[in-house]
Amino acid sequence: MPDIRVKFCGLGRVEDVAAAVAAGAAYVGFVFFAKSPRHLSLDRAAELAAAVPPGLCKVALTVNADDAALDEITGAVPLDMLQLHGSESPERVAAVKARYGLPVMKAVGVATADDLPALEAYGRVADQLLVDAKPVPGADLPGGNGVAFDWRLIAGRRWPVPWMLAGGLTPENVAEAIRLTGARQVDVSSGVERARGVKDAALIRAFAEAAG
Ligand SMILES: O=C(O)c1ccccc1N[C@@H]1O[C@H](COP(=O)(O)O)[C@@H](O)[C@H]1O
Repeated sequence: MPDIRVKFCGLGRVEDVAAAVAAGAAYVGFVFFAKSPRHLSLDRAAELAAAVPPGLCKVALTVNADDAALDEITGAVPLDMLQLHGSESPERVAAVKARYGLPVMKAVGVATADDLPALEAYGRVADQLLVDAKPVPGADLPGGNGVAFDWRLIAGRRWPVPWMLAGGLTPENVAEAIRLTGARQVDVSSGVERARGVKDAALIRAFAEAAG
């Protein structure tokens, strides 16, 4: 198991889960966002969750999901963490935590130094932070775009809760991203895909090796 904890997000097939597990993943992410090419039905997500061995953290990624949607997801799929990847307010983060009794990771998009105060605010209510690249205006997805931000913006920054680096990470750049930011956890989706939404076992393995 590498020192760096890796989350492989947007897994869609049982063989993707197996590849992530074999690579030493700490987290596996399932996407529940209809616009995403990685979106899962509840049945498929339950099937994938059943293939995850105990000890790995199964994360549900949602975007501005309401209680009805979260009730359905949490009722159908055994989960260990909720990742809120939309414009959920700090109050909404606190409400989701209280309602579902699961740890919540809040994604915050970063493009400039002006985006950093939001990390302080969410760090007071979320269990973890996901420091991701801010999508370009008009992007279809608020994440999962394979776009990186200027990692120097967060060099040496620390927050009161554990955090993960995300956005445009690949087997080629993840070691440099870790070196520059001091991240101890990293999250990847596009960078381990052979085509949009299709994971590649060799890339998953290469990413884990480069991160570790
Ligand atoms: O992966 C998606 O389809 C997705 C959809 C909506 C919000 C977030 C999404 N993915 C998350 O985005 C980041 C970065 O992804 P990438 O490595 O740049 O492709 C990662 O946290 C994914 O969990």
